[in-house]
Amino acid sequence: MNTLTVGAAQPAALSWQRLRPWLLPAAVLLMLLATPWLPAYPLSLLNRIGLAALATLGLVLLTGVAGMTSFGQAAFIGLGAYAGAWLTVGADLPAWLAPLAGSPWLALPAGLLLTAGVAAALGALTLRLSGHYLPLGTLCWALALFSLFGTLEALGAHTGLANLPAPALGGWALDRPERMAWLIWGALLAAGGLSWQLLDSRTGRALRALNGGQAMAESMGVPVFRMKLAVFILSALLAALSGWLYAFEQRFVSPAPFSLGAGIDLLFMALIGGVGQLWGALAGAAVVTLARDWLQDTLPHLLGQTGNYEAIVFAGLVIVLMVKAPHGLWGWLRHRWPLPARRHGHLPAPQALPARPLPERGRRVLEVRGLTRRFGGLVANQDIDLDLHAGEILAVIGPNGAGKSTLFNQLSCVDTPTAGTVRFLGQDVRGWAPRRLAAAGLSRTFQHVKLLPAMSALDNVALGAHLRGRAGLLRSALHLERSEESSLLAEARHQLERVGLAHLADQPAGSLALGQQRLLEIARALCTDPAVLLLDEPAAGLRHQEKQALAALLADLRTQGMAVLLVEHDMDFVMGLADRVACIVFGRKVADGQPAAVQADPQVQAAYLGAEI
Ligand SMILES: Nc1ncnc2c1ncn2[C@@H]1O[C@H](COP(=O)(O)OP(=O)(O)OP(=O)(O)O)[C@@H](O)[C@H]1O
Repeated sequence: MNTLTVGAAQPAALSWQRLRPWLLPAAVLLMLLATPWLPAYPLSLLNRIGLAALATLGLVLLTGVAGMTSFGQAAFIGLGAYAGAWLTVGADLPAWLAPLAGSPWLALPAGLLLTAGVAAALGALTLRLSGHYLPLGTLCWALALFSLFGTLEALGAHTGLANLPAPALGGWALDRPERMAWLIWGALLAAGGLSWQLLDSRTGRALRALNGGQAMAESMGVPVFRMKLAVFILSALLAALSGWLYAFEQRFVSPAPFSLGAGIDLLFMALIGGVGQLWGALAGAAVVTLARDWLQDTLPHLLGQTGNYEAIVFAGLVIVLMVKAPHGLWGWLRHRWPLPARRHGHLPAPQALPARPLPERGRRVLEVRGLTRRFGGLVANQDIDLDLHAGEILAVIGPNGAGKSTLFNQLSCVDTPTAGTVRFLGQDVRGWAPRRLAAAGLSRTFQHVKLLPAMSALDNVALGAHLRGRAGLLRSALHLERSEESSLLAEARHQLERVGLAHLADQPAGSLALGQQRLLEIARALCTDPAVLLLDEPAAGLRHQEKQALAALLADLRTQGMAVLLVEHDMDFVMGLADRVACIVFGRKVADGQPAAVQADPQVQAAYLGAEI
């Protein structure tokens, strides 16, 4: 089949790229083959690490990738463990659950379903919280679930549930730790592999975008709340799977391992491993489990007395690590020994994405009437009228604090006007979500660049094509959307070429100069296939040649019939490019017309007092 390698690489790098995904499975396989010869204690440590890594993987997706801190991961482990145990050995199962009784395997999907339901309910309640309130919210329900485990008589209250049967695979009873190790580490590898594939997809980019600010994600078409809920449920499911495995490895459950303290431990594991990295889940789980164990053994000998000294030393180590390696161990290792950038590998040949027909030249695409925005007593925009037509470049100028960004936010539905109307292609957009506007054909950039610094330039731009793809979470995780992905990435590469950054496609966006980052945002906005482009200070930070190239690009877009509205302070850039200029002073529009006429306007001159325009 005709294939495309996105991010074409040197042959040597390519072979490393191909080899890389198989390194961990190969190491795990070797380790599992050695388990029959491992003594009981190291074996139990191995299983504990695998179980913790599985739950931490969920936390890495939730906290590191999507930017939501949760203290409740251990409670979800408990939910999976108790659901499995109760359905298998619970005394008073209701009649409708009786068909599931006694089978660990039937208890697994039932437990996952229950966890998904509970996570959906808790997520719907807590995920609308922002800032510190979200972690505090997770703390509340973590405590509530923990209390529930220790209170319900049906769950054995503080004594727990014992005598769980060993699950069997065919005739092979998983009744020994070395056999459970296959199940635990197999589940971890499968979950890690699927998560890896998920992040390398349209849905993965959208998940990462949650960490880049709600306004940016929504403006690129990402349904923020739905994505937050999806990753929250996914994270809870990984914890519940870990809980089910734990219950049937121990053949016993009691509340203690699912306490708030255990939830904090899991957060430490994610932080120590490297919260933004999938590998960090395993690194963190291994380091924390082994370090705690070693300290517990060693400190009493060193100090000559028993006590919880390991908790004190451990806390100190965590603090030192956070100061010295804020990106965790995995981040630290990658900094010391950088690996080639992760690429998308082989993809089918791309199909061109369908393009939106642009409105006929001269048609009014934006109609603003009486737009007013008050912040308490401050009037940031007052009674502004403005029109923008297809095939036109309109520049909005004005001194600092004049109200340009406020206007911009009203036009892109990031903010709602106090009074007045904004019509886009004839439709009143009041109350629209930014992503609805993006789907209708209006895209924007931001005054303060909003990129995902650790993600490659290509992936940042491809985020703009989110609404042009359809693959959901499951298809993305299974990589059943490769031809769509190939088309999205080809479109992103085309837009990168358009803004002159194709050679930086594989570089992390954060490593680019500010001017290049602005161009990257323009490429991302173009990837949405807009009819109207709103650019907030696009020339700021650009060098002379870059400005010239940007002006040529915008002129080209105008020729194609796109409408461009830009807010800009660089008057040479504006006067040489715009068809029309509107000037805002103290929230009011004081001039609107041909650049030369606006430049000569006495009110405009007065507003810029002394400044040459
Ligand atoms: N969310 C807000 N709450 C309160 N006041 C705000 C808010 N956003 C903007 N303002 C105020 O509204 C006024 C206009 O701000 P705005 O950022 O729109 O100006 P601007 O023309 O874009 O300025 P600059 O060129 O410096 O970016 C300022 O006085 C600002 O302090």
